[in-house]
Amino acid sequence: MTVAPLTPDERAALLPALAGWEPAAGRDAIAKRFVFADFIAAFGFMARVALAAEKADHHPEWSNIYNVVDVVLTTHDAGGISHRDVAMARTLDLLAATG
Ligand SMILES: C[C@H](O)[C@H](O)[C@H]1CNC2=NC(N)=NC(=O)C2=N1
Repeated sequence: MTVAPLTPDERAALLPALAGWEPAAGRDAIAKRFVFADFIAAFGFMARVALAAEKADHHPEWSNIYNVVDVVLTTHDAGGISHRDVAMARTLDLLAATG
């Protein structure tokens, strides 16, 4: 499904409001490092995100080392950051906070 990338105005309004999310190096994407108490907390977060991602049909790129989960969000179908990434970033922040 084709999704529109964010306009410059939308970027300026939406992206700075995403706490801890930064531009990913070398590509049009946003990235955040989530740090948990231990592996099982990190993996629990990933399990909750997996369910939300499947429901939204929007999937993170991520890696996990013990208690750290590095996430990159972009929309391949848009060729860059879209509203779907902003929505998913908010969902991830919520799921990381609620445990
Ligand atoms: C075919 C499938 O629906 C698409 O590839 C969806 C699935 N998940 C996706 N996830 C992400 N992050 N970007 C996409 O463009 C995307 N597109």
